[in-house]
Amino acid sequence: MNELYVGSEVGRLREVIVHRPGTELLRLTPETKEELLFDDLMWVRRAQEEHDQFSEALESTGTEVLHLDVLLRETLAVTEARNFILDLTFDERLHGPAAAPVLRQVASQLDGAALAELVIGGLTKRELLELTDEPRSIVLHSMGPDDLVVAPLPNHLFARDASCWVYDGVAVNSMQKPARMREAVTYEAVYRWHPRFASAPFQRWADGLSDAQATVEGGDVLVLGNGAVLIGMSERTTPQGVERIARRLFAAGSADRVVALDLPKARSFMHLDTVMTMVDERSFIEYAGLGELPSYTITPRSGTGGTPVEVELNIADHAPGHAHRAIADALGLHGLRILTAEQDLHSAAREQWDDGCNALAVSPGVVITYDRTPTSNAFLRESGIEVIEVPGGELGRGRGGPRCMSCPTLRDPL
Ligand SMILES: NC(=[NH2+])NCCC[C@H](N)C(=O)O
Repeated sequence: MNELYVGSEVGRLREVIVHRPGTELLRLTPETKEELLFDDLMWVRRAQEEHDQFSEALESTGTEVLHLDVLLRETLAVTEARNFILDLTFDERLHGPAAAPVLRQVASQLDGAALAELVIGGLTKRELLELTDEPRSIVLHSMGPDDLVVAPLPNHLFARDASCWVYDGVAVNSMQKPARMREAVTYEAVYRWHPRFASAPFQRWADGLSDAQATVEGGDVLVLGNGAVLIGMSERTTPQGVERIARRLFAAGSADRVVALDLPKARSFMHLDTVMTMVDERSFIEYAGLGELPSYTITPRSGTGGTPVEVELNIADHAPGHAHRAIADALGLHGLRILTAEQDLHSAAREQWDDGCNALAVSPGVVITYDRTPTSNAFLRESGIEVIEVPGGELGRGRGGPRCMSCPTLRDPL
């Protein structure tokens, strides 16, 4: 079995987790899409075809593609994993004390495939009543037949966010938005009990189930290489989250520098990787409208160490405009190459919205992007970057591109 290690942002990609859109996306309606963090409804069959092409593009570069629903199904063969998932899916605070135990009991009878489908795709009252007689519960009685008893997880499509591998460990993330919180439960179960992960040695940077204010989402975390990590403080990732993950990384000796970038808090910039991604050892795509942002460099204070709580942080703050310098220093470079396509502001804003900045590097200088951002793609090619385009007409409606849709578990260092 391969060792689990993500040594950089752009080194040769070897293994990645993705999630092909399914039933969960059929639950989106004009009324629910906003709460579920989508800007439009998806034509799901077409989105699946697009996603298949994304997986094929990854495989054609020699990357092993793991599918989250398959991992979850296999994980559910383990009794402890099954109990963990059932305990955290059916909750009396959500379903009420009358219904919660009945729901749990009904779900516990399902085989792995059906339970994985329920966890990710959700369950309506109508579907529940195909499995059991209606239990006496005010919560269930007051629901309409097509109301969701178990909420779907449509943002599992964006496999980047709920967990992220950083060097020799993984953070299962505390998610900022209620619609995404249960995604952490899926990853927690997979990493704890799936045979592929359960027997492998790796560190844990966060367990995703307890951090409340200290949220971090993987779209904000760039594994720069050279022991450095770049983290965006965004709509989703808080300074508390950054400090906590830095302390853990330092305590394990897995990283020795975190650069934190203070982003505007806005939906269109929800994660760092929507405005900035790394494409080779020294080049970054950057959105024209990003502006000059404050940043911080965090290092461990010398002489401290041991357990994470004992590690003291050394924090240097940089004036706006010095972030590139701080990143170059972290990488041990004289400077960065910043790639910002020349285009008018309307076009730049449209292409950023359509994930033109969200490139997934498969090796240094080779990236996967959507086809719907032609100006950004042409500019990357002119800059000597090899661009593999995949269709994103439907997939892009949830505001995430190729980098967002991938969770690397194995990637070479620089
Ligand atoms: N890494 C990313 N940029 N992920 C994009 C996530 C999009 C998702 N609909 C959300 O709002 O949470």
